[in-house]
Amino acid sequence: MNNGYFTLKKPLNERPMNYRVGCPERDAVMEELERQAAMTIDIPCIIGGKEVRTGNTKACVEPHRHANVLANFHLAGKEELEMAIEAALEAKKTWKNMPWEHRASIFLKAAELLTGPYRTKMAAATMLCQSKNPYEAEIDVVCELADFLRFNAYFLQEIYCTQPESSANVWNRVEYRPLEGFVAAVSPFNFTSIGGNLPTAPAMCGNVVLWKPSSTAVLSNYYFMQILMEAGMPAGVINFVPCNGSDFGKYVVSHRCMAGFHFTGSTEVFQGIWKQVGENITSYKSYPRLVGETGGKDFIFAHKSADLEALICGLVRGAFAYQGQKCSAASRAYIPESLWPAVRERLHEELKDKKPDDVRNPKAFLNAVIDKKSFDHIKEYLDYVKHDPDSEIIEGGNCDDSVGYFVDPTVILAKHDKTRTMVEEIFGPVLTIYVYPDDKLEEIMRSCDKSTGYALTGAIYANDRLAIMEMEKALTNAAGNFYINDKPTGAVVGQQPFGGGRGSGTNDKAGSAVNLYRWVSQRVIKESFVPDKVVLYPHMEE
Ligand SMILES: NC(=O)c1ccc[n+]([C@@H]2O[C@H](COP(=O)([O-])OP(=O)(O)OC[C@H]3O[C@@H](n4cnc5c(N)ncnc54)[C@H](O)[C@@H]3O)[C@@H](O)[C@H]2O)c1
Ligand SMILES: N[C@@H](CCC=O)C(=O)O
Repeated sequence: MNNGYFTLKKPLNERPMNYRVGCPERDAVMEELERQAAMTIDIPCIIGGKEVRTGNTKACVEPHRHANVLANFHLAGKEELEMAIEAALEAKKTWKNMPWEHRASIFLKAAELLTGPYRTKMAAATMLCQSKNPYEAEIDVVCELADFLRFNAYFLQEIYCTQPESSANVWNRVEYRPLEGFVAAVSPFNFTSIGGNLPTAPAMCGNVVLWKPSSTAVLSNYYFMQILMEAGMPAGVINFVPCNGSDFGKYVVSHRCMAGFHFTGSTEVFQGIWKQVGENITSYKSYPRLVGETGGKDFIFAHKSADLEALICGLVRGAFAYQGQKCSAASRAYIPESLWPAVRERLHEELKDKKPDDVRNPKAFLNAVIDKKSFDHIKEYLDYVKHDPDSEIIEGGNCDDSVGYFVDPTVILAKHDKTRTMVEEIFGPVLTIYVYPDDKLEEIMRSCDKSTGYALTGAIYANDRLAIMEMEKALTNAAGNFYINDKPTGAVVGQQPFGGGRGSGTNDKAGSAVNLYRWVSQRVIKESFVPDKVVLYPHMEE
């Protein structure tokens, strides 16, 4: 029984701690790193609120020290995935009827647990498991994840309040029902916040979820699942099922009750899922809502009027923060000839001492790439470029996986604007630069727009206002998140809703009402207070 109308205030973004020398959070996280690194925990699946162990395990290691096993996690198979679907559908019966303020309270409490008592634990787990420096971990698992939880609760309230007009004698209402069935959430390795957001956004709307975390982010994702349970999330609302992608495809995606698929990861995997859903389309109860944020080939485009230092900062942080493993990372840049000598020199100064290292070294700007598969993939590009007559490595180019999966920050100079590394997503610390004649701005912008199938993020650097105007227009469809005199990474929930178009995704803007609308199905209810009783139209009456 709901005896009141409850409102939430618009939240503020969680402020990151800075981990400067001497700050208590710095010492605390370093201590917590050692504590977690010394353990090897056992991670079960969590199905219907119960721990389920299959005995079919995989290891979770530190990417920068891959000999150290942080956890062994149990993989769900056919039986467990079917159990999870049943548990979810059972939980749905009470969850969908829980008043929204109670549902929201669970996620708001989780945000407080995350930013309060579990802040250090979550930051350390993300640092170790996904190889992030303290600042990158803080803005990910603490700030962005708490922002997702708090802002989504606020946006959901706004959605529920959005009601149609009613004329005299009529009351029109819109009910925002959860989808019929369950939602499948499949998350990537690179952001614990995305791992947390993919299942919680639909769950907050009254849906039940099967959450498949990435196998290289299971540790931090599992700790977040524990926070959700401590916050009071009822059993079966979110089921934590690490498993092989192919099993998830076979037993979950093709299930008749899959009502939605919330994905972040590569374009290739999302397109495979979309195909599978298409082939299966006649067997679903409803058309599954497909929401996917995927790959990118994000650009920085400098105009001759650009501020040199701002541009250098954008290039270095945009391309190399978190080893270039942000879907938003700058991986191609267009620099005018007139600026190139100065850019070349400053880039060298910035990069000459930036070597990737263990997360225990707080001075390391970069850490390791996520795993052997990713290391080999990046190395294959570096080997290719070394023999490509149209490319020249001007910074970095080396890598070493003997202790950790380390790749030096690498800058490639391309002789033309469509070399392989100018157009393909690499997902590592590799930036390719094409130097264009100043008077070919329009032509090169057309190429920037058309040369890849992606449209996720992009940044322009210019001080000339007319140039800014023209560049913004010419690149209208080249990015879903477009930055002027700022790096193309680092979107903040509530400030820059995130997502791209073309091959980069469905652009349903994570951390916004647009995304939440995908997880509700509207029922419009019209009630006539004094109903019509006359069949004939007025003009037909005598
Ligand atoms: N646009 C965005 O918001 C965004 C954010 C983060 C990452 N990304 C993209 O993600 C990619 C890197 O992340 P990743 O390596 O984790 O991506 P990935 O596509 O390899 O994996 C993503 C998830 O899909 C699962 N998966 C793999 N094959 C599957 C299958 N056949 N069926 C079902 N699930 C399957 C993985 O296990 C993982 O959980 C990059 O392309 C990056 O651009 C995009
Ligand atoms: N939202 C993040 C990117 C997420 C993808 O990896 C950013 O804006 O940098």
